[in-house]
Amino acid sequence: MTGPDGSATARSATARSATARSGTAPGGARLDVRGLRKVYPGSGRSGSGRSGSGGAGAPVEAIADLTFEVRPGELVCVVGPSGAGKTTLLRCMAGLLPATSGEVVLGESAITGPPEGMAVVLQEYGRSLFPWMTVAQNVELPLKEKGVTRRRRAELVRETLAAVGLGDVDGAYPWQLSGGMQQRVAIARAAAYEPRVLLMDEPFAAVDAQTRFDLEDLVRALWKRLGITVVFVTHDIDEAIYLGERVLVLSARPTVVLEDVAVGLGPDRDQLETRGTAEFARLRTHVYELVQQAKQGVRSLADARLTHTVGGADV
Ligand SMILES: Nc1ncnc2c1ncn2[C@@H]1O[C@H](COP(=O)(O)OP(=O)(O)OP(=O)(O)O)[C@@H](O)[C@H]1O
Repeated sequence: MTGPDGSATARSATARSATARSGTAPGGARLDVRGLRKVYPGSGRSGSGRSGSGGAGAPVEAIADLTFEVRPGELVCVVGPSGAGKTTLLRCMAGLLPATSGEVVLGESAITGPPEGMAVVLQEYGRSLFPWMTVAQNVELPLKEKGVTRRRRAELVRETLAAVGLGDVDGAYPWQLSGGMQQRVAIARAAAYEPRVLLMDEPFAAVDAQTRFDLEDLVRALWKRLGITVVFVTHDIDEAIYLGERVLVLSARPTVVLEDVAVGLGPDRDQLETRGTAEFARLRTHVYELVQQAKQGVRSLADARLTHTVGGADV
């Protein structure tokens, strides 16, 4: 998440739980985005390099109208042009940013602040880990705030660090680790918390390509093992297709959903085999064309809501 309050608020999103569900598999929760609109009042960040941000002082309409659902236990990726409003959407879903209108509903409850049972992983791992705490202490911290017993905390820290391949560096400090390892710590911290929903905002943008592949496989493995709901924002079309069960393609700002693309690649994915299939190539071409259209200002013609599919050739 790119906002100035990203790391602190994200940690509080993982930490603000009054209910410990220690020892139970979390399972996923349903997320409903209903008629979401977000207008930033005031400064339009002129000179930020983002297209059409408006002049200083002008309101910025980031999200025009988004309606979609993420079913319990689904892994949905979100792509769109730079500045489309992807981070804004994720921040609204995380309860870190109030909507101008519309709502995001988690299970049965409208989100009005960082909700219980939600974890957020950001691009800037360097900012989201505490440098004066060891790897194990970083993973354990939200569990303490959640009220998990000491014994269960130790189990969760051990299990999740082993699951992300960091079982042998639990006593190291984040600054002693590579970028990819630090991002693994952030993922372990989110997984140890046993969230029902995991939101990820371009989490692998700052790591090298090989590490990125490993981390993608890690996310899919954790997602399968925990059965949680995952929403994953990325710039990378291939990554979105490789990871997702669905890919939501957003228009340019003010954003609407151009298309909700089903990914029929099956549950078991392999970096070489899956990316080499004809279906992967077809999806890549389709999503690429949609993003190109989005950059050119193409939007849904009638009702831009997710339930209405707008194919490239029809626009
Ligand atoms: N706090 C803010 N105040 C005013 N405008 C903002 C603010 N945050 C974002 N914006 C604007 O809202 C629009 C959407 O920004 P957002 O960061 O959500 O897009 P994004 O799709 O995540 O971009 P990127 O892919 O480049 O990270 C942009 O025009 C941006 O300049």
